[in-house]
Amino acid sequence: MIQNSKSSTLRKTISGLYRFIRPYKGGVITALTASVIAAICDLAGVYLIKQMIDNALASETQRIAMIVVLVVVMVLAGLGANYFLTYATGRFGTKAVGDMRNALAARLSELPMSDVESERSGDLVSRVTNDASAIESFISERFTNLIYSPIIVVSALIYLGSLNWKLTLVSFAATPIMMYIANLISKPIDEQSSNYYGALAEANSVAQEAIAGNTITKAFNLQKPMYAKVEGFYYKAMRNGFKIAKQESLMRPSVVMMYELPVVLCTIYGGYLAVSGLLGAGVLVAFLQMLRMLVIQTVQIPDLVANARSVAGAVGRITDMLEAPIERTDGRAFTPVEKGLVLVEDVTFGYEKDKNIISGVSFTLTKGQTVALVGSSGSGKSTILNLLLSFHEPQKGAIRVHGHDLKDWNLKALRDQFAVVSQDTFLFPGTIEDNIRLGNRDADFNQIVEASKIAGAYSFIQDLPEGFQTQVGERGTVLSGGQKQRISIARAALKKAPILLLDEATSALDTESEAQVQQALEVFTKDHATLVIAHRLSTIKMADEILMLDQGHIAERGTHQELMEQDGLYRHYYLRQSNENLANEEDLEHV
Ligand SMILES: Nc1ncnc2c1ncn2[C@@H]1O[C@H](COP(=O)(O)OP(=O)(O)OP(=O)(O)O)[C@@H](O)[C@H]1O
Repeated sequence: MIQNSKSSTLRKTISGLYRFIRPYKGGVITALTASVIAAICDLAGVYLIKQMIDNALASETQRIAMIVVLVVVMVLAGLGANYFLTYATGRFGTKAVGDMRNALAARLSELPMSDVESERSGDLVSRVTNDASAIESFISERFTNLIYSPIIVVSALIYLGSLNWKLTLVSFAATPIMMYIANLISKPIDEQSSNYYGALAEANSVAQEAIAGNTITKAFNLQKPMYAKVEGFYYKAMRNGFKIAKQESLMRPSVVMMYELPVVLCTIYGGYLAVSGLLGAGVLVAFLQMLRMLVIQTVQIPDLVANARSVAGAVGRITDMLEAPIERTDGRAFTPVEKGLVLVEDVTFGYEKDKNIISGVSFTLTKGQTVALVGSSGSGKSTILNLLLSFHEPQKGAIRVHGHDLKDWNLKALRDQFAVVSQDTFLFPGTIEDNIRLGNRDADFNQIVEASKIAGAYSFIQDLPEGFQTQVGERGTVLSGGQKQRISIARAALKKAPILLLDEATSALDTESEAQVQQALEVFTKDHATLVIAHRLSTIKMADEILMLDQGHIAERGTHQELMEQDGLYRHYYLRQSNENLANEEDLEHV
């Protein structure tokens, strides 16, 4: 189970960040050193201005020349330090967050299926994208503040106090007013921005669904209501956006006032002291300059704290995912056997406690034999396949592959024993050749061609202008459902695993292509132990054993012939399908 921290402790945040920053110590040290140099240069600049004014008033021309040189040196050193600081934080931030994203993606592929199924995919993706981006911007934009700001604040306070403690106290008089105004203004903005992002996220997800369901939207003429729904959410987001803009326009003069108030107070009181001869011009100018530097750093603190809080949340969510338990990696790879490749012994399973989806199921898969699972939708056919692949563990009974309990198998070695063609014919971005090669990454091109012939895919691939090099996947050539299915079958054929799992493998094919693929599969399944799920019963008539499932238990079992001789569920099911097909054919004849 993946935790979902709303907040994170300081320790967890620091250790979560440290883990990824540690390899880039050089970059961190460069950034920290550059921060210190930049702070020293800025502080020295103010001190030198005071020296310059004092010496100018005393007509010390030679010393002034030396100070000018020092000012130039400080400006150049400050520029250099800022260059290294920006470069180093940008570089190690990008690298550390890149590593973080890779680690998250790797972890995602290692999580148990039950965890992935129970999470919202949007939430998992958001940890890899939004949370990681928030950390990346914090490192590149805020890392400086961690060392630069404290140096400036502490040094400025000491320097201001040493210049004139009374004037320093006057500047502090503005602090409570500043804090009060900051709090007053930022509160509604915090609330409105969380409303704004919430509404925007809702609007985006509705828009995403509308794009994904474009065909249905058009076919049902739902454009208007769909568009109205999307528009409604965007209007809601926009209204919150307006409120933020209004609040920000109020905030701007207040922020300027926050910056200026201490300076204005000190200018008035400092001017009075200077006119009274109690304060030198150099001291007054240096004081006001240093005060401005101090204020710039302190007004950033609330923002920095808010930013650090949200980054701590992001680090927490990422750490939760990185620390979520992964699928077990123990167990052994056993030697394949010829007979009884798979034994399912009295297996009972439910996704939730006390709600069995599969009850007391037993069967055997042997090389060269095909077992078919038949049953109405939701009767548990795919669940049995998932149990064989050890995506879930049975609560009762046992499953043995090559004579060994799945619990004793290493999961990777176990899954190497299976070639799967699932209901969802998913093609990855890349060429057709790449997609077939996923079955066996060491295969040469001839083997890929061979596999495509077994799957009945060779001729349509040859007809494509770029043949096996055709790009497929989301942005590639659009293939038909049947073509995609044949590529999935070719991928499974290339794997040459001893056990074949076909989950509605020919469901997307028309009758003619289905017959072709069926013929190919018959040759292909001869060397395999095959478990097939089919809705179209015509495709499994030749199976060695048919298991008729009813609400998770085997209601009937036998060959097609045997089951047809009983007046049971299968016969009923078969005749209903045949009658439907017949009715469809008659309808076609009347057209
Ligand atoms: N990950 C899951 N978590 C909880 N329940 C699930 C999960 N997967 C499937 N189920 C439930 O288990 C039952 C059996 O589902 P399964 O997919 O095995 O049926 P099926 O016979 O393959 O159906 P179909 O022919 O429609 O594909 C259904 O009630 C389904 O809602």
